[in-house]
Amino acid sequence: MRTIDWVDGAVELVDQTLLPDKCVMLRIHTVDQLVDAIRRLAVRGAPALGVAGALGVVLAGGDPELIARLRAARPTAVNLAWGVDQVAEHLPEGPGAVLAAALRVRDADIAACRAMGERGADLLAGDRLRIMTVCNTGGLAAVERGTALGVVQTLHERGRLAEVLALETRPLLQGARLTTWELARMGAPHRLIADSAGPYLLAKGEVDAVLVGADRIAANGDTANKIGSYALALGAERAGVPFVVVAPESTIDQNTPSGEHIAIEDRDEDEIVAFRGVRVAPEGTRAANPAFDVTPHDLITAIVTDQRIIRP
Ligand SMILES: CSC[C@H]1O[C@H](OP(=O)(O)O)[C@H](O)[C@@H]1O
Repeated sequence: MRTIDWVDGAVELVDQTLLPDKCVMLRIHTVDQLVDAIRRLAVRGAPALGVAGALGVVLAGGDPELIARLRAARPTAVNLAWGVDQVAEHLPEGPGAVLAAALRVRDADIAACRAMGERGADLLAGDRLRIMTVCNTGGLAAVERGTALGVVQTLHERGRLAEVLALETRPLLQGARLTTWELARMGAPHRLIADSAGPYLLAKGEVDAVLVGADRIAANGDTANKIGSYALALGAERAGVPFVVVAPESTIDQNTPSGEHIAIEDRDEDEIVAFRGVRVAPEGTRAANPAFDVTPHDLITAIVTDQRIIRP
């Protein structure tokens, strides 16, 4: 199953807000529909956003205002703007060249995720590995297989995976809803944990490596990723456990010198005080909802890309 693709003249994507209860494909015909899907995380995950940006330029038909709106749909993952730019530069060559460029971005993502899976599995030592993850970094965050969870899938395929400890990842529960769904489909052993249990289980020696994705990697290796990643990095360092970022080269942003320059998306307060319309806090409760945090490069053991291993 591909998370996002170009099918019969439209963008087709899995509506991830409905998982794990329903697997529904959306057919997207306009940039406004795609921007809405991006903003409500029907499509999400840095590599998937890169492909969405690329395919969105095909839908935009050269309209610069639509392209600008698409490029700015979510601020933190550099991949969205990167995907748009990769394709927009072909606009003067006509619609056929634009579509061909967008499909190249899609195909490159598929190849990159497979390469990261192999490189990441080769990097990790041990035959019965216990892996901790946050958010969702499987095929749902890309076109196929994904980044950090793509490494997990490769380890599982090689018979080297003992267990995945997946953080539920409040407030939108990408871990509870999406990562568990993907791990169950691949038959990988796993348990779901509360976000705040992550550092404790690291301290107890129950984890051999932490594998996370990335939304933007600054030039000095500081990495923005789902909120909660920084806490895991602190816990991993204290426990002497490798903290490994898995991301395609397109996530590295040489134009952003360091982590403090990365724009962190602040999402609606109502995502914190309720879930799917069920309130968990009293009426009128205010909330802070940063969707990402930044892990300083000195807490990162390695960055695995589709082309290399980087030691920040
Ligand atoms: C494979 S990187 C996916 C990356 O994107 C997620 O954020 P969101 O679900 O808000 O798009 C999270 O940061 C993951 O690490």
